[in-house]
Amino acid sequence: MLCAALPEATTDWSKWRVFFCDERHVPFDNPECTFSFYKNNLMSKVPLSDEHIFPLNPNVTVAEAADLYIEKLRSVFPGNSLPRFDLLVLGMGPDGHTCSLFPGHPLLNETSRITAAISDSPKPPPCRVTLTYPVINNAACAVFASCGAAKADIVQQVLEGKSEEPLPAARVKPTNGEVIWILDKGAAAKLTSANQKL
Ligand SMILES: O=C(O)[C@H](O)[C@@H](O)[C@H](O)[C@H](O)COP(=O)(O)O
Repeated sequence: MLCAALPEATTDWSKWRVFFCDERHVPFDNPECTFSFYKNNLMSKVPLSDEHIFPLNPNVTVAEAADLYIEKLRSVFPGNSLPRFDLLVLGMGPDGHTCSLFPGHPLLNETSRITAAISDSPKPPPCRVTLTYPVINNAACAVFASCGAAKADIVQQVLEGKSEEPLPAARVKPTNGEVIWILDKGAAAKLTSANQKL
């Protein structure tokens, strides 16, 4: 979707800096590599230079890759304060995960790091690096896009559920920003009629 829409955008691409909210710790030639997907499908269509997109280093351990990703973030967001992204483009899995933050995983409570490694992701591949909630919830805007009836139950739980243990996607609540959900009819089908009109 992004690869089709972004080339049509009227924007000053020299101002863009693109990071990955999460990335799989796999070689660049692995089809699961998100960076390579965007390199092949977007960067050929827009004037986004290599210096403005920040891949994960797949040639070190996943823990080292998470540390090196902090350095990359700090090259754009210097100092010690939390990075503040203008925009996070997020997906949500059928279990309510977002980024590589999975239900019940200890990383949901990570507050001391701005990136974290995970090596036991319930969704393969197991090794990934993810932004953590302090950064996610410091963004100016987080946009979720979910499509299809298969997402209807989890969308309803995340947006209308009252659980004391909110699902990972429900914990995305920027303290000084907004969350926008883009849903098709299928994904929105189980929301109350009031929310369907939003
Ligand atoms: O963790 C991964 O490996 C997935 O990429 C995942 O995070 C994805 O974003 C969601 O499962 C939603 O994906 P869809 O919106 O395409 O269902």
